Amino acid sequence: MWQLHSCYPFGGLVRQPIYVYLSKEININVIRHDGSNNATPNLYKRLGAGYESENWGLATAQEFEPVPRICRLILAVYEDDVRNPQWAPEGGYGINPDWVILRKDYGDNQGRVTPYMIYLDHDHAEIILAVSGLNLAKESDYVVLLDNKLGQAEFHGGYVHNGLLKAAGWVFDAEYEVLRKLVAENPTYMLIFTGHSLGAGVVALLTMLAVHNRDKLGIPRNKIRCFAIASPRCMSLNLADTCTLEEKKLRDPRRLYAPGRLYHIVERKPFRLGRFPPVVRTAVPVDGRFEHLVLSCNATSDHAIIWIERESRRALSLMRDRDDHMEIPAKQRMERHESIAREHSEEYHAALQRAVALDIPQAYSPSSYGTFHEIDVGEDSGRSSEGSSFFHKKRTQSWNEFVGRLFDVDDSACKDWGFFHIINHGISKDLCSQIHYLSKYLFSLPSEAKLKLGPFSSIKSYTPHFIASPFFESLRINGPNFYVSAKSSEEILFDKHNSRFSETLQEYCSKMADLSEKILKLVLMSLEDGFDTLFYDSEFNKCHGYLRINNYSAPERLEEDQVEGLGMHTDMSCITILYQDEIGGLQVKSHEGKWIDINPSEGTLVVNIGDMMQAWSNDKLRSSEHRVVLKQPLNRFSLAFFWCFEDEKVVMAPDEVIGEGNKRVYNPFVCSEYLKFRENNQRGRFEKVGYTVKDFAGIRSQL
Ligand SMILES: O=C(O)CCC(=O)C(=O)O
Ligand SMILES: [Fe+2]
Repeated sequence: MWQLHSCYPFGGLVRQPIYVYLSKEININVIRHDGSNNATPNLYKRLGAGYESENWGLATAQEFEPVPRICRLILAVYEDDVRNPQWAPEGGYGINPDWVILRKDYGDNQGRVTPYMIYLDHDHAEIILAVSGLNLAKESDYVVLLDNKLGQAEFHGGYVHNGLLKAAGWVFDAEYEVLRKLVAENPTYMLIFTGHSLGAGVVALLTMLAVHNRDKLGIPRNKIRCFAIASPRCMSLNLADTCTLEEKKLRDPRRLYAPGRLYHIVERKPFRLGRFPPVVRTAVPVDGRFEHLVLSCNATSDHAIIWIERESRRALSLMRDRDDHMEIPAKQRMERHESIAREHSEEYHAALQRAVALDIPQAYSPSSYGTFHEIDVGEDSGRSSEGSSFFHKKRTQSWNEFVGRLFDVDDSACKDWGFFHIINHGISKDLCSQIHYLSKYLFSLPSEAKLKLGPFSSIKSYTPHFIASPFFESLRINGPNFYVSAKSSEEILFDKHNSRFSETLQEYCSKMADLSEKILKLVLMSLEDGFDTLFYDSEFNKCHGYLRINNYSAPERLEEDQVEGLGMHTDMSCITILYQDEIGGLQVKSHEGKWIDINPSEGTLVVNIGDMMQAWSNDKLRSSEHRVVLKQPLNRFSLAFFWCFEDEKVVMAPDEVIGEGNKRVYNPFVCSEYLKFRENNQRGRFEKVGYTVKDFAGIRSQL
């Protein structure tokens, strides 16, 4: 029932090891590694993560940069007066006392939660709420930590630690108004929740509360982040998405885990005396959901924040040295980042496979969050400025800066053509090839099998030949839970359970969803600086995606020199992201009515503007007519990911978008009404042209 832990004191104020009893469900994650500490071996085994990080990828300096400074901020919470510090680590806290907004101690918090501080970091454009760790001398802290039974507290479809949730709720209620004011005054700043030990558990749940109550804070989801340093297990797997899996217990959905991407600070050389240079290993969560939200930093030989601060600082400086050495040849640097991205993706895949293999209940919740390796690849690609006039002037905020580096887009592409290419998008060739391979098998099944998903079935995910064209068939995977959608088709199609299909599609679609959000913001920026911040959250935050896997069978005879594989149409989406294989055949119609080839190019995705953006932008963006022609007797394959408004969305161009002196050219309309209009018109069905958004809601066409 109880487990003896060896822990260093919390907050780093007492330097001798002491022992503390913790319940099984709320283990503080003290994950030892490399044999550098010989205490409590059973604990590590039981946690199932003791030696796991050996195979994890190396963290990059860029992603790990905030950890040491954030640790210092947590340490500062222990100071009664930061102007006269008593416990400052080497080099000080690195904070400006004038930027401390408030500090609440045990008295202020009535023992409901450990002391915390709100700090406005103008240097890093961050609003930070930092919660200190468990104080061994405070009974009230134990009350918080021990207040949990298996399955006691449910939260948004999962389970969380009851005492920590209550503590998080207390902080949220006490501070959301302060935070909202800070957010309103500093709209470009990130909102960061951080804490150590018990405080890490509190902030992990506080982050979830903040995300679910964004309206109270007035902040978009992607501006909220959490660093949970040495977090206790505080949420069930479907919420936590940890890779530290306790395999035997995975089947119990009530069991709690430490959330998010994990960083282990590892001392490299085992069984030696003295300290060795630390390295940081990292692992992505199973689902990727919390990757932008919760980081979990597990120190390996010691739980104390003072140790984590020091070792993370040392590790960061080593990483930077390593990067500097590698900086000279840009190619090598890129390769290194690519290999890190690959390692991360392999490890992500392995974690996903493990979760699926073990059939974890609810392990496949929708994922619209991104992954770090995509950021890594993009950020260091060096493609940011040259040749892209679009982004030169627009890098005002750090987020914009990051997305700006991801893509090579020209705004005239959106406005004049409605089509553009993106590179550097983080979708690996390997992932597309896997889907291609699995799809080949799927489409090679006999028609009777595929028609079990056809227009007359209950699921209706398969469009057979002769509906859009004699050569075209497709399978649709719906969001937001792509895994479930793919699985329901897969279960009908394949006799044997084949989770690889759904897994791979889930991975692709969640990456696509993430990419769509980023691209949409870029498209808004292309309309005008600041439109992304002004409109994304209010207008586009309920967008959802679906994937269509398109298979074009090879025409047997090419009577003319080409046949139409998919007729001329516009997409009904806001934007579409298209992967096409090497066969070619996609064409877009120019203003002059000429068909222009959009040739495939390896590593490139095609993005096109859909009808909804054309209407929403009052024709500033163009939803171009396009089609697919088959010029060779070869099979063709493509993946079209459509990012769409929610059905009930009223599509109406904002006045700022229309611009002074310009006329509104569309009547406001409800999204689902337009979809119905297209569905119900024979010529508009399956996205054939004829009845477009102009015919439906265009003001001029009604005159
Ligand atoms: O297959 C292609 O390249 C294009 C497909 C497309 O336009 C669509 O699915 O809407
Ligand atoms: Fe299309």
